[in-house]
Amino acid sequence: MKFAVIVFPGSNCDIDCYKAVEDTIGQEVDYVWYTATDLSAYDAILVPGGFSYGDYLRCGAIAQFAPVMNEVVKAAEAGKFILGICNGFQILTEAGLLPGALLRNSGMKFRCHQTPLEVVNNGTAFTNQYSQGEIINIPIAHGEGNYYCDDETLAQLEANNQIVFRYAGDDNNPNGSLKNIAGISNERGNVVGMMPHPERAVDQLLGSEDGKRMFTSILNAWREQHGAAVNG
Ligand SMILES: NC(=O)CC[C@H](N)C(=O)O
Repeated sequence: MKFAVIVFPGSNCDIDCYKAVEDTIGQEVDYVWYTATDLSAYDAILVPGGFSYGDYLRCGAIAQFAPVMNEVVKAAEAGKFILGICNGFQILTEAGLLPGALLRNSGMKFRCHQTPLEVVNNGTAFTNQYSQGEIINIPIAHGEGNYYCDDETLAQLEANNQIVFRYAGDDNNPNGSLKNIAGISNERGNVVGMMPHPERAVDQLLGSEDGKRMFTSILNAWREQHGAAVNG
């Protein structure tokens, strides 16, 4: 299986994503510059966090026009696995690949700490190695993570089981997100965006290894799709 990690001007979690793929599942992975015009060689695309174009206007607002985004849209339409983490989630919503928007954190502060998350849907290609309802610890680091969508969109997300993660625990909503939403999928389930950073939780030295199973989930889903043995 082959992964692309997209690099925008200002990405700063690209190396973490690359290392997470290498260390957790040992699959092929390339950095792909934002000017790229062909992603056909890749099975999964990681849109990493950090900043893009200085996050001017809004986080992700300029990055959605980068040449590579046409290819990310094509890959999504082809059913490939696409994971947007933090700034990557913001870019995927700006590009229309995921519904809703990420607003400034309700407290108007950049929040950077571990947070418990509930796995709300373990039926996706990104979460199949977790139990339904499992609570995992993953760090956040963002200033614009306050998920918002209108009532109609929220009803669709709930009806189609598109809410993948919520901030868990009493009074734990670090950014004011609607219904504590921390991650969602598209209707088809092959595109997921999340504000927390699983790539920063792949070793106990980092404080948690609960993010590892996102990467093993993707490999597992790909192997199932391709009829190969799982858990290898
Ligand atoms: N870690 C990140 O990707 C941060 C995203 C964005 N720069 C924000 O502050 O919200």
